Amino acid sequence: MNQELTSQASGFSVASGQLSAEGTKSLKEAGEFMNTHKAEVNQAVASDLPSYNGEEDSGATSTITPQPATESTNLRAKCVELLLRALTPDQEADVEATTQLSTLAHTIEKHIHALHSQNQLKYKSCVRSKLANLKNPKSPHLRQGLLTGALPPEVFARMSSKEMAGEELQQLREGYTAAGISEHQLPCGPGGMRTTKVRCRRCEAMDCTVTQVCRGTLFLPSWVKNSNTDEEVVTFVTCAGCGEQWSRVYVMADKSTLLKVILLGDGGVGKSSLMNRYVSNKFDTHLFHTIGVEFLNKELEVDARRVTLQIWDTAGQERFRSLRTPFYRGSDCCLLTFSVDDSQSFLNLNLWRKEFVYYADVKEPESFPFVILGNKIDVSGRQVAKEEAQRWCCENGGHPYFETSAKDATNIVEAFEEVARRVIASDDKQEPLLSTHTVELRRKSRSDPNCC
Ligand SMILES: Nc1nc2c(ncn2[C@@H]2O[C@H](COP(=O)(O)OP(=O)(O)OP(=O)(O)O)[C@@H](O)[C@H]2O)c(=O)[nH]1
Repeated sequence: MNQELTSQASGFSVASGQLSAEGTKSLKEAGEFMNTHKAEVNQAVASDLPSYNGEEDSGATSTITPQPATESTNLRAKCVELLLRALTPDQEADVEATTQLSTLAHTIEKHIHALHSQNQLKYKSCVRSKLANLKNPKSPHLRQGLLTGALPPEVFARMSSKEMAGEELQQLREGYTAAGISEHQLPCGPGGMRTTKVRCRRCEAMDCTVTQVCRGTLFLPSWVKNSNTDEEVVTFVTCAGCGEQWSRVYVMADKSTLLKVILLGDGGVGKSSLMNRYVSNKFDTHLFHTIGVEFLNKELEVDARRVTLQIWDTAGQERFRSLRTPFYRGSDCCLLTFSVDDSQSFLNLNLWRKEFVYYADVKEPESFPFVILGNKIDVSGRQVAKEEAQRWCCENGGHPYFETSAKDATNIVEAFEEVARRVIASDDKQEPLLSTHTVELRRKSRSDPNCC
């Protein structure tokens, strides 16, 4: 029934959601901020660096601009300095922190330089874009990611502006993209709409007529053979040049839903191992403690719904508390984890639950989907009985309980699929969107005796 589709490491969180009036306002504000800031950075770089002409690189050309060695060294030093300033918080940082930030700024610059060493305009443009995004109050995740290690400097150096945008801007962009697609696909007259946006699959001319019909309301052309009743809307295309005809099917509600799930529990109970086992089917006996947070994406199909689980693995050690808690917000499900051979990690479940509810700002904790995992059931010397854990789950909101082993892969898939089910059940995320999922229909041969 459940089929795993793909798994992939990914960038930062993109929650699903609808566009709002506030959202549109935010985009405007963000745009204004970026404009203001771009000018500021241009000014800073241009005034400090004589060799820098301040021109924006359009990316259309790739002019190689050889510079004298010292000039180039000065420019790079200046860029490191600007990056350091963008990374440094308002309050005074101690010496150790400043050294770390300085190393980080150097590393980022080194990666940017490696990418654009042959093109100074692109190099400057890339640094400018990084500075603007680091300083943008709507993208605090970049700085946090870099400081916690969740976002490696080399990845940051390669990120486009689109990828660097915060959750809110990404949502807006997705919304606009989706609206753009459906707008140009949907409207059409009875005789079909002439379009230059579709390329003929035979003669490759860009002059076709598009007609869209809903199954069941109109007769389908005789040359359409496929008659899958699940297909809600069919778009017929006829090439004005060669007469080739084909059709596309748009399936309703075929959008993969993004669900953010977060793994919490004491250090060493096996959170990272559970995530790695589920996403990559790997187990490592020598894992380092997590610092801050990390996440991986995994697509799966559960009860005929395609969902993407964005699994956030957090640092269980107390000293990393301030690094992990900012990432609790927006979680759709919380996996409270303990180790069955460590009774203290079980007793601490209450504290983890409280910490999550507080920092994630959960309004109704009673109905929030928690799933409890008792990990390391492969080890001998168990300290927490299964019944004891089940009792805790019953008394604390009737949460589902899974006994797992990341080492031998016991119950891992089952637990994460239950997570997806719980979230879907608790929050009906179904949106009847027109997706761009396309199915090719075959054309009947003219000699076919059944053809009308
Ligand atoms: N025997 C056994 N060992 C496990 C299992 N899961 C994890 N471990 C081991 O337990 C140790 C800690 O695992 P991690 O996955 O790093 O634990 P964590 O909860 O992510 O720890 P923090 O990052 O400090 O919060 C590692 O040595 C793992 O190999 C399991 O199911 N069985």
